[in-house]
Amino acid sequence: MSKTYETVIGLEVHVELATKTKIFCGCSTAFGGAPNTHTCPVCTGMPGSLPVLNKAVVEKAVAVGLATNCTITQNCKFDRKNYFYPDNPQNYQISQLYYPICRNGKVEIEVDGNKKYVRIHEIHMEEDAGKLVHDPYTDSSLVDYNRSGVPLIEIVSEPDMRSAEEVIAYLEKLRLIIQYLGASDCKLNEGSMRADVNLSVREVGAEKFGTRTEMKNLNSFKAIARAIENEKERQIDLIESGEKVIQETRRWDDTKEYSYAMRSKEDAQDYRYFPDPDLVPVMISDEWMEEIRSRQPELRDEKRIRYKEEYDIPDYDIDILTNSKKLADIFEEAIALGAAPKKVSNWLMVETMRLMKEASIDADDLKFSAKNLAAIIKMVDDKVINGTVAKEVFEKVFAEDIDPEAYVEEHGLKTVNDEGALRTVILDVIEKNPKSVADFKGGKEKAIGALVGQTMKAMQGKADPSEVNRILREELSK
Ligand SMILES: Nc1ncnc2c1ncn2[C@@H]1O[C@H](COP(=O)(O)OP(=O)(O)OP(=O)(O)O)[C@@H](O)[C@H]1O
Ligand SMILES: [Mg+2]
Ligand SMILES: [Mg+2]
Repeated sequence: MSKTYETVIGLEVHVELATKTKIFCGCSTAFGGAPNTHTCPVCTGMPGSLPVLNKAVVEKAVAVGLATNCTITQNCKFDRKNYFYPDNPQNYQISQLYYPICRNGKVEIEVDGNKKYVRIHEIHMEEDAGKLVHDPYTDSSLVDYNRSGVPLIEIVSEPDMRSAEEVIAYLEKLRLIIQYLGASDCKLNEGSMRADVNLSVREVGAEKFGTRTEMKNLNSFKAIARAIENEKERQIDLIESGEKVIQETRRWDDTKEYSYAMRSKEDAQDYRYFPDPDLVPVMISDEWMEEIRSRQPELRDEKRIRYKEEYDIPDYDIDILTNSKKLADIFEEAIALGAAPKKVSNWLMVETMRLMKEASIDADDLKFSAKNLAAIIKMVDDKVINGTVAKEVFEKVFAEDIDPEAYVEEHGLKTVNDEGALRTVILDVIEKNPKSVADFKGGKEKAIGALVGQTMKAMQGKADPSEVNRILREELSK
């Protein structure tokens, strides 16, 4: 009889914190500068240089810890993790082993209606390494230290997840919490959020965990799901054929859909961790912690409850709107500018989603301002433009965030509100379309649609369709 296996997964999630400067020096954290331009003696590990801790890093780490129900280590320290690699100019990484800043947290996830907690073992602060660029043409490797010293937090979960769905739900949860806090933009594809998947399998019912492997280079949720499936199968095959799973770090190749062994796993001892003598302990007073706590913004779960109470919109819409901080911000800002919640929600749920799909961009990458969306809604409310013109103008706002009022003015898109002029056009349409007129008069209610269409066309779209309808009926009943 074949055995059944359970997958056990724990994640190490690295998140780049959105601070202006690096963790231990004043260099910029901006992405994409010319190689080695955001560097100084500290982040290039020059002998004699001394690190100074960036306060904003501590505040952001504490904020994430509080939002994930962690206990904050009010007296925490930094340690050196020693290893040699060209992307690490000091030959050690400043990290936290003994006293990480946050411990014992948990977040709730939901998969197919089932809720459960994923416990967080710890969150620690550390510095990022530089970036190696391998050039196959010259067979050389170059190193860019711009990323060296960019602040990271590493969020280490307990091995509480049992499927790819739970892993993705957990990552989504973290992403939303951290984005709402403004602590990072958490983009897997740009590396501001990186998840290492630790996975083992065991027979269902077994008490002990199996040997884990750690997978790296997972740049999308899809890659994570594929890598988990693949690694689970690989480990089960090994066990079934009487072999052993080796504790090692593996690199996932998403195009080949295969992972290969990078190195056998080091133990903490191999890194010869020791307290960093260049940095003083970080003391987080009760007052400082309360100050950070009082600045915590409304998070997604709270937002969902409030939207439900305050706005008359479906749960489905609330889920989508709050699934991106960006979208929720636009929604709330447009309402604050006077637009009706239901109308704002409609524009976001229908037109915005359609255009996002067309341009294949995420909500986080939206460029238009709430102000310009609110202005379009107001113009429709005031009957300055009709719904069709509004959609056309919105496409421009979506793409370039143009000023819709100026655009409407410039392109002469205002609805003609001169009833006399409209009636003249309508009479002309009636005269030129005897068949539709006869159909309508003969009881074919639908025939009026053709006449409205003809009138709108003659007005170059710049009429209020409900007005056209009203006047048409009036004239046809004469
Ligand atoms: N048997 C197991 N099966 C699956 N996951 C496990 C198992 N044992 C531990 N884990 C998970 O592996 C991860 C270990 O991360 P941790 O940062 O503590 O150590 P590491 O990977 O050895 O260190 P490093 O930060 O140097 O990569 C945790 O998320 C933990 O939940
Ligand atoms: Mg690890
Ligand atoms: Mg780790």
